[in-house]
Amino acid sequence: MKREQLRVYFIMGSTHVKLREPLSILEQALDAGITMFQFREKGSGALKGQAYESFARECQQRCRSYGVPFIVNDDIDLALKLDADGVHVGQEDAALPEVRQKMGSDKIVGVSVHSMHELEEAISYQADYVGIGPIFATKSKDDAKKPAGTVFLRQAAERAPDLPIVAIGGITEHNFQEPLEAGADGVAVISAICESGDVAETVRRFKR
Ligand SMILES: Cc1ncc(COP(=O)(O)OP(=O)(O)O)c(N)n1
Ligand SMILES: Cc1ncsc1CCOP(=O)(O)O
Ligand SMILES: [Mg+2]
Repeated sequence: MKREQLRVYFIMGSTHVKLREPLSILEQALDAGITMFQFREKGSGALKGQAYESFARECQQRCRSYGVPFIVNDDIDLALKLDADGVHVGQEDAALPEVRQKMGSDKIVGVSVHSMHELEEAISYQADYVGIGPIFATKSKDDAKKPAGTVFLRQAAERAPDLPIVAIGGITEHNFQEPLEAGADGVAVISAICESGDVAETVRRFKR
């Protein structure tokens, strides 16, 4: 993958958008230029079974028509079934060597890292990119760790200048410069886009 693809990485599931139509939000975000999309359908009220898979396919179709990579959060079986462009896994989700072996070398494998040890592991198991956060406080993940700021992000960018890095957690159009200045290639965002009154304009601001 190219590191530019992490520039504006939109993450969404039906639970993040409450009463709003998620596919319409995704279409507006794609049209405004998001560079990567992650399907993250989890938490209370998340779709299950056939509805879960159908919703994922609808999102994937839209991403395909814009040539934007479609990444599945956590669910490697779904990623394989849909022939998704990749998966994103956290430290507790699955062992990286197994994820890489199941996905194959051509697919994108992203992993969340919070320490130098986890970063070294991600490098040695050939993660395509790492997600670092939460940088700021977030309300989109119930079990999120404490906001960490940009200290570790900066150290990670110095240690692994060739590894694409995306910053996540509480990132808005007002604070995204800080993680970019610390060395992130882009920002991963849920609520700032899902809850925006003008999705297209918010995405454009992230792109500027
Ligand atoms: C790009 C990106 N970075 C980090 C995460 C968080 O992954 P994880 O820690 O596994 O938490 P969940 O999202 O699965 O709740 C992410 N999803 N994407
Ligand atoms: C999935 C995830 N992982 C760390 S913070 C977070 C939630 C990011 O959502 P928001 O952009 O709304 O803070
Ligand atoms: Mg996870």
